[in-house]
Amino acid sequence: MKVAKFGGTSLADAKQIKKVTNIITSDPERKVIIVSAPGKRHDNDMKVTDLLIELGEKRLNNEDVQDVLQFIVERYRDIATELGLDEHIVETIEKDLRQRTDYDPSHEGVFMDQIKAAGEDNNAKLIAHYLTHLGHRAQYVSPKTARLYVTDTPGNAQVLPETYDHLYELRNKDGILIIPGFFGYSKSGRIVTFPRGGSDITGSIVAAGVKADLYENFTDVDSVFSANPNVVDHPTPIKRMTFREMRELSYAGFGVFHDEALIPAFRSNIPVCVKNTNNPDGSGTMIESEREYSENPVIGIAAQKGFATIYVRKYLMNREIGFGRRLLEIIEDECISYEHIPSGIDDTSVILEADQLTKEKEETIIRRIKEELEVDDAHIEKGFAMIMLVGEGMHETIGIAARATKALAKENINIDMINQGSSEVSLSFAISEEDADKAIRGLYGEFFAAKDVLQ
Ligand SMILES: Nc1ncnc2c1ncn2[C@@H]1O[C@H](COP(=O)(O)OP(=O)(O)O)[C@@H](O)[C@H]1O
Ligand SMILES: N[C@@H](CC(=O)OP(=O)(O)O)C(=O)O
Repeated sequence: MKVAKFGGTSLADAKQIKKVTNIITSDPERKVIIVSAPGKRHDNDMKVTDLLIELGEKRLNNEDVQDVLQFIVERYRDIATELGLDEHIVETIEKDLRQRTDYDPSHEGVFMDQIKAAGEDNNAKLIAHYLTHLGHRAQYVSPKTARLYVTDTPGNAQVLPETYDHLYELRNKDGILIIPGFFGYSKSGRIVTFPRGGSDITGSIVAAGVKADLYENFTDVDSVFSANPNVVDHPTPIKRMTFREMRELSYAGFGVFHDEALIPAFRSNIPVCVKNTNNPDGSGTMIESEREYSENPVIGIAAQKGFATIYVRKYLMNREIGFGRRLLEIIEDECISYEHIPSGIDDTSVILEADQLTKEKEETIIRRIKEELEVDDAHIEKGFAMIMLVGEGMHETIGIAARATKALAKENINIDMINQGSSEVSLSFAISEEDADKAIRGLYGEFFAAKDVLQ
């Protein structure tokens, strides 16, 4: 049995949905299907999830919601009409959206999760309806019925362990099962969404739960490439990669697959295949536990912008017992997570995602570090990008760091920090945000210029 997830680009309009249903019905093994909300039809378009966020925010600000609500209904109406479905399904969707808009807005996060989940939920109902309309045995399955239980943490759901046993029972259900991605239910019966892009996570959880033979992730590119195709022209396609490599690369900026989506499949040892809805016969990229890596120590280069560092300097910091703990406690008190902590003898930098910082949080953190830790200097710098080189073979290959720094120097790029993960499957650099694309192209030229397909 296969679990197949179709992303927003694969479901953006009726034409795409027809391709998707052809893919589903062309293989009887594709029994459990996870769908996203309709995504962008072209570069200047908006994803339904973004429209829903606009709707929710308007309601929270007591602004008129009718226009945006109607706009969303029209997106579904266009799809339904072109698929030859009757008005009834559109009325059902409109009623659902109105009910969600009327939901108690007193808890912002809980309210927004109700709204955001509408994109996937209604799309799943529509697609199940279309498959039935075509004469196939198919049914919509709510994450509530499937008992896909998650933590009660709005916008940041984590799956609860008992969910996997519940999902196994899906195997007994009849026909093709269409499950909305991106959200689960808390034990108290509330909708809770995963982070953005989280339908990939649903797919992986469901694949692990039903013990699928394969988790297929359908998107709009032929494969995962060794660098972002929007930055490098025709980057090398990756045929095979490991879970660890994909997790590191997704975390570091490969938008094609959510970094949190690897773990459920990895733990259950279910291979993942990234494929193109527009070219389903292509081989795509296989993600598995192991790969042969002797020829290609580096498999990919990713970049992520939007980092800040909290820089702290104190003479004899290295001798002060508990300094690191107290520093991190101050950051924890502001509910901020960090990514890396490169350190010297008398100084340390805490690297974190800048969008977690508000002006008040910044002031509190710096004031407390100065007062409580009696440091010589503490300040925050923003505008960093993290560049990551990833590859299973890197730990066995001498000279990767030297080649990377030389390539960056050739592009005249200043390196603010170097970090080699202890797993040695990755090597990362902090550089200025405006140099990120140049750095990717420089590193790509160094490590991939002569290669065709990576496996
Ligand atoms: N290294 C990469 N390999 C492939 N695609 C990438 C990479 N980095 C970024 N992307 C982008 O990811 C996009 C697919 O992800 P996404 O838009 O989330 O798709 P979906 O709507 O199917 O969930 C591609 O169109 C591509 O522009
Ligand atoms: N629709 C949600 C969840 C998701 O995974 O979407 P997509 O498959 O289009 O990345 C989002 O936009 O975040």
